[in-house]
Amino acid sequence: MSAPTQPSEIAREVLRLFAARRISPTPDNFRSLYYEVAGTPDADGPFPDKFVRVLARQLPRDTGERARIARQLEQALAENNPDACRQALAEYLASLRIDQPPPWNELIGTLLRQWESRQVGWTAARKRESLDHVLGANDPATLFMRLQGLVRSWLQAPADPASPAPPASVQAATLPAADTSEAGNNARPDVRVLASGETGEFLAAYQELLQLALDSVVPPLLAELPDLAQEAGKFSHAVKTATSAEDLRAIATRLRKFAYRLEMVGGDRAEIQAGIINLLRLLLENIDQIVVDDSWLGGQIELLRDVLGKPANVRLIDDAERRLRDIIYKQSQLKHNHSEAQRSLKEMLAGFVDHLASFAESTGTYHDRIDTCADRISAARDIAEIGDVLGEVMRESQSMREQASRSRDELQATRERVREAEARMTELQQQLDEASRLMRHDQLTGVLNRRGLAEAFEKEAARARRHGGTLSLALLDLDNFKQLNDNFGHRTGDEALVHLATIIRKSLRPQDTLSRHGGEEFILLYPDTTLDQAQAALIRLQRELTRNFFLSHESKLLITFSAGVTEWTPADTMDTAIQRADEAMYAAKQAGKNKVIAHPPA
Ligand SMILES: Nc1nc2c(ncn2[C@@H]2O[C@H](COP(=O)(O)OP(=O)(O)OP(=O)(O)O)[C@@H](O)[C@H]2O)c(=O)[nH]1
Repeated sequence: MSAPTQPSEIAREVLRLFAARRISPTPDNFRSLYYEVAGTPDADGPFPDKFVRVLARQLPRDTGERARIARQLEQALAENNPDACRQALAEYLASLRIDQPPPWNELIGTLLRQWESRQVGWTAARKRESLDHVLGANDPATLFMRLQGLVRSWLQAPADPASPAPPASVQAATLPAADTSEAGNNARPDVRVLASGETGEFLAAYQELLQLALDSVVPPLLAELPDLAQEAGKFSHAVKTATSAEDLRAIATRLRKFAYRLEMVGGDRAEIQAGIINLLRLLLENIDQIVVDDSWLGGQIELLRDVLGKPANVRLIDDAERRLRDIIYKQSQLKHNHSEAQRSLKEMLAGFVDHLASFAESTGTYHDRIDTCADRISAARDIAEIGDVLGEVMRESQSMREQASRSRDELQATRERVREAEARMTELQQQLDEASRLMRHDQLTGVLNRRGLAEAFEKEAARARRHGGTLSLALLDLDNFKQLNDNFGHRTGDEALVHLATIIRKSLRPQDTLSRHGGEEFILLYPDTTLDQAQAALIRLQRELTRNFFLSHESKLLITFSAGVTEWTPADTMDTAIQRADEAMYAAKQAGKNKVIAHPPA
């Protein structure tokens, strides 16, 4: 008989062998029999979890990113999830990748060529001076970056027509000594232009350009440095009032020094920024110890660590700020709620205990007195004596009754206070719910909520408007989510939403934004992305989701989504763009689900 090839046939044969060989039906035995019957080698073998466990303990956690992945690995091991273990190990390996060294040979080649060429505005002395300054960088990465910037500015400067570059050997010999002096340094380009017959026109254009840079380009960069901004203003004024090339040359000398100061300030700022990010990281490393036990807060902190682990850019800083604000807000609300609840409980308990004590004391005294009376009655010799004792019993009972009724009133008042405390607690809970609503992040998935999306959209639309860039918006809706909820329960439905959000987040670029629009709908913003590119990104996302099954109670569930995508135009509000994406998403559902449909703006 030929070996079975269909999985169902193989499985049937495996079951038969279990019985025939009396082998215990463990997953490992099933696996090895399966490959034996199929006649193919077991490529993976059983998952070496013991080995991975030892490895996980020894993995260096020298960066926030690696510490995070090592935690993920431990979690996957604890959940006995080989797929997640493999993924965490792959991520860890990726984090060890050593960046390629920058292409120094190319850069030095271009630098030499450009050094020998002549560009308008770049005398040899000026080039040397700039190079000296750049060589002051104190680490190779900065040196590479600055050198690249310098060579780029030479490349971008127009070639000097009046002075074709001589061969290198000649040029080295003919570099005029005067060039190294300040006067020679500045004189060359202007003198040539003055002699060219187009002096007036060139000077006017040069002046205009310089002024434009000083009035429009420099001030926004110096918003926090009013002294330097003021100096730029003075330069602009000097350029405006300059009447000759001589005037401009004098300004150029001062302007060069000013440019160096700007460069130094830029370097300082970069250092300050790196310092602040390090401080934030340190804060986050320790914040776990002080926050109350709240899984949402834990998730937010984890995400924030993630954000700070990536190279800083303005969008990531925005995101970090939003998350930190939410953490602080919720933490303060929870703390307030806690201490209020504690105070009310303490008061109630103290009152109750006092009350019980005094009640017990008074009933104890009453019983003692009644006992004494009983003794006196049994010892009484005549009716008159009994009458006295009975009178005392009546008085004691009357006083006990009064005390009991007082106690009842006090108990009622205590109950009233408990009721008020309860109402206050409910009110606090509502305030906390309101606080959650006011936050920018969805409590279940940790991605932005509608409020967060509205803020992000405003910023992205403003950026696109400013730079004339593109911005695409997509609306995603999980397919057959009701069925998933009905078959596996609401909690599994929630876990599917978290899974989807996690996969999407992993596949996004740092500048993209993900938000939960409600229920099983998500909205994505793709800055600097055309409609076609966004559609392609969504299709890649669909594939990613097919590769990463959603695991629920040991079973792998395939979840899919339908999406509509559109491109924002300056005439759009967030709602009009969402409406277009929604229409396209609806069309995707109609077309059979698990599809992405684009809806270009009219
Ligand atoms: N578990 C869970 N379910 C939710 C949540 N929000 C909405 N739902 C459920 O999502 C389901 C959405 O159902 P439908 O709108 O009929 O959509 P669907 O079943 O995905 O069908 P199609 O969109 O046509 O593919 C409803 O059963 C809601 O109760 C949530 O936060 N968690």
